[in-house]
Amino acid sequence: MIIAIDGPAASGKGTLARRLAAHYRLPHLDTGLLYRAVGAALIEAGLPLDDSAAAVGAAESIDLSRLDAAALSRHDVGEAASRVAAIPAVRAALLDRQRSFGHGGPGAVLDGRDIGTVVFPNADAKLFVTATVAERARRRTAEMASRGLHADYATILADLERRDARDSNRASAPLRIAEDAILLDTTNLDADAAFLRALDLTDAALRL
Ligand SMILES: Nc1ncnc2c1ncn2[C@@H]1O[C@H](COP(=O)(O)OP(=O)(O)O)[C@@H](O)[C@H]1O
Ligand SMILES: Nc1ccn([C@@H]2O[C@H](COP(=O)(O)OP(=O)(O)O)[C@@H](O)[C@H]2O)c(=O)n1
Repeated sequence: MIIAIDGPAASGKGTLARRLAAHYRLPHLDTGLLYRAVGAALIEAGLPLDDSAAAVGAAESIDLSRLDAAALSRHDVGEAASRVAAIPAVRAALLDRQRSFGHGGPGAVLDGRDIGTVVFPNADAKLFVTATVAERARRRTAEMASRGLHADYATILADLERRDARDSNRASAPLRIAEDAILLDTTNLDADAAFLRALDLTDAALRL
């Protein structure tokens, strides 16, 4: 059983994917971490983010079991991830890894930008999670502040808008809603209400 959760930055897709995975007792993969790991590797090596050969090398050497979500959550790493994610060869290098994760065992919940459109076009349930960019920027600002990180709302809003535009306009696997995905706008839903709504929608899609 594959559940695909896509959506723009800071829409709450990771939070929902984690909770749905716990509910259905499935493993969860935050595919954004793969692109973040590639971006972080290039930053660490002091390489330009358009160095395709280095980015593909970093993608091929990712160890899924050793992804450090906390370290990769840095704001500049999100920006770097979006840059390397526009390189088709990087996406190709990560595709099989994501598919293997989903195909092993009982299935999986995966969240990202192209899970329902490219990685698992035949997923059993597909959600596309959104919220207004103002609300998403509010959430990301609060998240960073709660971790004691510097967080300026206006900067984060501008960064999210730029990243969404890049992710939506790239040629390779752009961010878009799959034809058969269910849209879930969480602007006016708190995390618990969003989860209950998502559960109803996925139960219905899975005919549970
Ligand atoms: N429905 C919601 N209402 C308010 N805050 C939320 C909601 N869903 C998630 N959050 C919070 O917003 C931030 C971004 O959520 P996250 O799941 O990391 O988004 P994404 O995976 O889409 O980037 C986190 O701090 C999370 O706790
Ligand atoms: N399936 C995916 C997941 C992420 N990404 C890229 O990776 C970046 C970081 O993704 P993320 O999900 O960690 O970002 P947030 O929504 O958590 O801010 C995105 O801006 C995309 O450019 C992608 O292209 N395809």
